[in-house]
Amino acid sequence: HNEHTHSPHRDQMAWTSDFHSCGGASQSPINIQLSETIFDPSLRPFLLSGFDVPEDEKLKLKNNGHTVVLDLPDNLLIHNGLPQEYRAAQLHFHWGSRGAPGSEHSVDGKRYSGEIHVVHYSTEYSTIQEAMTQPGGLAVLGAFLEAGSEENPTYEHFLTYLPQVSNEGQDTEVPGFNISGLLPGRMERYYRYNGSLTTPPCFQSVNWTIFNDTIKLSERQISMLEDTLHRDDEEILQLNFRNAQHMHGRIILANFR
Ligand SMILES: NS(=O)(=O)c1c(F)c(F)c(SCCc2ccc(C(=O)O)cc2)c(F)c1NC1CCCCCCC1
Ligand SMILES: [Zn+2]
Repeated sequence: HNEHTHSPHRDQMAWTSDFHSCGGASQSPINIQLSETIFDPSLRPFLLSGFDVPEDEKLKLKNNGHTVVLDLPDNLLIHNGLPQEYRAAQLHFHWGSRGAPGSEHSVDGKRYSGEIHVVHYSTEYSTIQEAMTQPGGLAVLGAFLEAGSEENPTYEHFLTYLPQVSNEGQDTEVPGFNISGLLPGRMERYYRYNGSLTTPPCFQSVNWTIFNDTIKLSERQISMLEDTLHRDDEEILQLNFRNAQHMHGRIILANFR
């Protein structure tokens, strides 16, 4: 084995395994205890730009063995709801199994069926690798998925491609669509707290936003997410959420009463 061989995967593993913050005091996810939230009217609604991706632009959808990730173009920006401008990098999901909910965050102990995370990094950095090691370097928009009576047409845009990425390491291309349609209809009301990535290296660099309004999918669409993806060992990929972490004195803001 030529010792000069550069193995990005090896470096990636070294980078994530040698140093992590998973035992820190600002970890995510958390249980949002409503009685403990503090009203902060200065938290303004978000301004999204570039989220309506034209369908001739192809987005990579990948099963990485932990979740399903949709890579995003580099022109999706958010500001206003955040102290600075952030650029979207990717979105992914956390879900449960048939009959067991799988959101990462919970509200007064209630876990929802699933949760979407749209991961952004501050535009003061040129890469997410650089931003994720800095306080406030990342901003993740989180929203809960729950079963409703209607099909969600925007979710259909990528759920129909899940069978093409049913095994770990598989990826496929999805025609662009309006990414903001994957978030709740109303985005004015949200919770805000400082936390971390919910997977190693668990860097404590995430400005978290959890929307009050939920996203409604049909039972069939929730089941698509729960029953389609597998890991390398042929095990079904389900219940991919981290447990709620201690607050260690952190406060949760809410921009509504
Ligand atoms: N909730 S979260 O945002 O912390 C999160 C998770 F909980 C996640 F579980 C994940 S996936 C696990 C990390 C991973 C593994 C393999 C590969 C690959 O082979 O391409 C990529 C990533 C995952 F990707 C993310 N988000 C990533 C965190 C990993 C490093 C920074 C990249 C963007 C955000
Ligand atoms: Zn996540």
